[in-house]
Amino acid sequence: MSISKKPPLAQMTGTIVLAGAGKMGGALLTGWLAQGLDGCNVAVIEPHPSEEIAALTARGVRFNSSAQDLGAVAALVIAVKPQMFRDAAAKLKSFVAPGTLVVSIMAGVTTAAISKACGGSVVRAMPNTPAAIGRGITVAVPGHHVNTEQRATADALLRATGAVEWVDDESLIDAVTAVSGSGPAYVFLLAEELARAGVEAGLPEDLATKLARATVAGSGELLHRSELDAATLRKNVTSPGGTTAAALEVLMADDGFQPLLSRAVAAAKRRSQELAK
Ligand SMILES: NC(=O)C1=CN([C@@H]2O[C@H](COP(=O)(O)OP(=O)(O)OC[C@H]3O[C@@H](n4cnc5c(N)ncnc54)[C@H](O)[C@@H]3O)[C@@H](O)[C@H]2O)C=CC1
Ligand SMILES: O=C(O)[C@@H]1CCC=N1
Repeated sequence: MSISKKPPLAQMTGTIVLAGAGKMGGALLTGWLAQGLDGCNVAVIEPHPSEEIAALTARGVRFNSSAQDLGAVAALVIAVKPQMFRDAAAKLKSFVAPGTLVVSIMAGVTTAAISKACGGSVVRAMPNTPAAIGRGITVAVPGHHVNTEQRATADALLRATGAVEWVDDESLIDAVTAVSGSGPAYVFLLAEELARAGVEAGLPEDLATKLARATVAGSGELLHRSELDAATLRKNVTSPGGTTAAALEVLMADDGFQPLLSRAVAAAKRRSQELAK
């Protein structure tokens, strides 16, 4: 058997239909093209494309085609807001034949609901915004009737924006959404609040903002590159009886960061479960 060196997306035949090319759909599309997917193999359904996305017509990407205009559909990728899905589904199901792969990144919309509204073999996935720089992490779960080949196609589409983990239990996706899907917002809030606290501590605003941004970004990069776990990296900053220990005593108090983050993650998980109703 000959082994092709081409990445899987560069070998893909059939059209990938992307519904919704906003922040996340746009990140996926950019990742696919960077991984060698031919723009002629992509059809975008998007009522309000950004200038950057609309400019991809130059790479062969088609916009707002009807199902009749397209040849065989290899996959439908749904990246509209969950609240938009009901309206969008009427059109989207025209792209789906029995056995067509459907990949959804919508928060809180179950494989069963997607399958009922659009048909097809559904993979549900939860990416996050670092996808925009190829550093996302996505957790995916196959719904019923997803075969090995479809799972491999979904994996290649999602992996274009970073790492992919697969789970078999769909109920885990609500907690995944609360941890990694929404997680970047918690980290950005940390950068905002660290800057604000720096100003309160007497720093000029522009310096505090620069320090907070560089600290969050540098620490994230250190965590990414290091073989040490987060707790060890934290301990490496903390000299006994020093300044960090004084701060951590506040952050790790019984009413500190830990119960607050537990409550935040629980609230996000609950909201994901509510969106499914
Ligand atoms: N933003 C995030 O951090 C993450 C978002 N998600 C999920 O990704 C999905 C998209 O979220 P964002 O990209 O943040 O939203 P967004 O608002 O940036 O993008 C949604 C896009 O869908 C388009 N749209 C609206 N109605 C449509 C229709 N009928 N057909 C086709 N396109 C239509 C809108 O014009 C918009 O460009 C949501 O379901 C969200 O739950 C998942 C993981 C992370
Ligand atoms: O806030 C949301 O609902 C979406 C899902 C995860 C991140 N953003």
